[in-house]
Amino acid sequence: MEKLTIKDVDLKNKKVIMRVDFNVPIKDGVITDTTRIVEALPTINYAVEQGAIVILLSHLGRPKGEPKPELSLKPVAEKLSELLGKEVKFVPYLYGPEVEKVVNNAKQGDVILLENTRFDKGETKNDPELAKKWADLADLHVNDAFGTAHRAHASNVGIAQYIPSVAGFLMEKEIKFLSKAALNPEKPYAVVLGGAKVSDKIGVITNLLEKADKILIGGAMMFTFLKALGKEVGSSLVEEDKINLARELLKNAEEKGVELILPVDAVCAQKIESGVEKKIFSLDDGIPEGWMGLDIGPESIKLFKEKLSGTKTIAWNGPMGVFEIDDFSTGTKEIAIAIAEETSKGATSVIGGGDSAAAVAKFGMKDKFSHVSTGGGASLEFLEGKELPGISSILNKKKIED
Ligand SMILES: Nc1ncnc2c1ncn2[C@@H]1O[C@H](COP(=O)(O)OP(=O)(O)O)[C@@H](O)[C@H]1O
Ligand SMILES: O=C(OP(=O)(O)O)[C@H](O)COP(=O)(O)O
Ligand SMILES: [Mg+2]
Repeated sequence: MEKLTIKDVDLKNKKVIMRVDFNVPIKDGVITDTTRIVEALPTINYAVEQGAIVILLSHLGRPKGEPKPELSLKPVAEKLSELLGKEVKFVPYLYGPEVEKVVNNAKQGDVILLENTRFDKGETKNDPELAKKWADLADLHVNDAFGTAHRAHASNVGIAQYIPSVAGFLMEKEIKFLSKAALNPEKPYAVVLGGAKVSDKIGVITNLLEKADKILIGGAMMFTFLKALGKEVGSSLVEEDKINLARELLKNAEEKGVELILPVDAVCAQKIESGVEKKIFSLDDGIPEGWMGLDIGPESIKLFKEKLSGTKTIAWNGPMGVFEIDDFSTGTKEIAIAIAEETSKGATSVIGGGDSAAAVAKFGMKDKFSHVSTGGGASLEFLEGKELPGISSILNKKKIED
């Protein structure tokens, strides 16, 4: 890899500010999937063993620059402490005297976690003053937050203006695998998209139309496309300002001979709750008012399985439905099974995303794919061929020789 990594630097007695992506799913204060924490352990452990003082930074959810108690990283500090088998000092601030006191009193091998970086408005604006406050705490920046690499924020990108930034082991592993997958995807190449971050992710399709042979769309993403085709979608999640883009993408796909495959039926309910009445509606006929699509239906599962059969590369981001509730998890599970089957027949598969990774972990299928990436938006943009700001900001190997 052309990037400098934590292995290339001396850590003994150094203060290291490490950006990780601990944006884990939390329900009622309980972490429901620890994948992103577990994946960061090798880098944290290595820094500890080398005698560094480790100051961890992460965002959690989208608090929009305001402190929100339900998005505090405190439960993450507790879980991390348990997984590391050592104390993690949680400081409920981002900078200031409390933080300085803890950092100045820390000893070699101590691990500190600061509060949610997005509690400060400067984080997502990549505010240089905020970045400098963090940089001033440390000698070195370690970037292990691959899941955040598509964002140019103060804690991953801004900070690298002031102190050297090197990659952690997770960042290195993700770049190595995805570079291989992105450079030369064996064909037929299918991309499966779903999830809830529609306006964030619909844009990747433009570039993927140049690379993929098939794009299958489920999750909340499907309803913006169905709306673009003039279908009734009831109260399903639709991004109104992306309907025109969806229409354009459908047209472009046809012109380029790329198959853009939409579900034909959906499992619907009137509330996003376990145990409520469910109905399956044909999407050609439409979803009635008051009902929302929360999973792809049985005919869609059959269709998607047919389309995935015989493909040689599969990239998947975004659950097919609200998999967190068992009533709406069948679509996601069946697509996971289909991709696992193609993988066992020799296809290369990449499953990406905090929630998609949580889904395959929930199904006990983590080891059935070529690679499970901790980044959803990040892995998609990488595979799309974009340069990610959170990777560009890491020093290149040759820089240190200059
Ligand atoms: N039809 C749907 N309506 C509402 N939410 C959905 C639907 N399908 C999937 N989701 C939600 O999408 C979320 C994950 O989206 P996203 O963050 O984009 O995926 P990832 O983390 O894998 O990149 C899940 O919490 C899931 O419940
Ligand atoms: O969870 C994340 O991305 P993902 O849902 O695409 O996997 C990352 O932590 C980025 O979060 P953001 O999309 O709020 O910037
Ligand atoms: Mg997510």
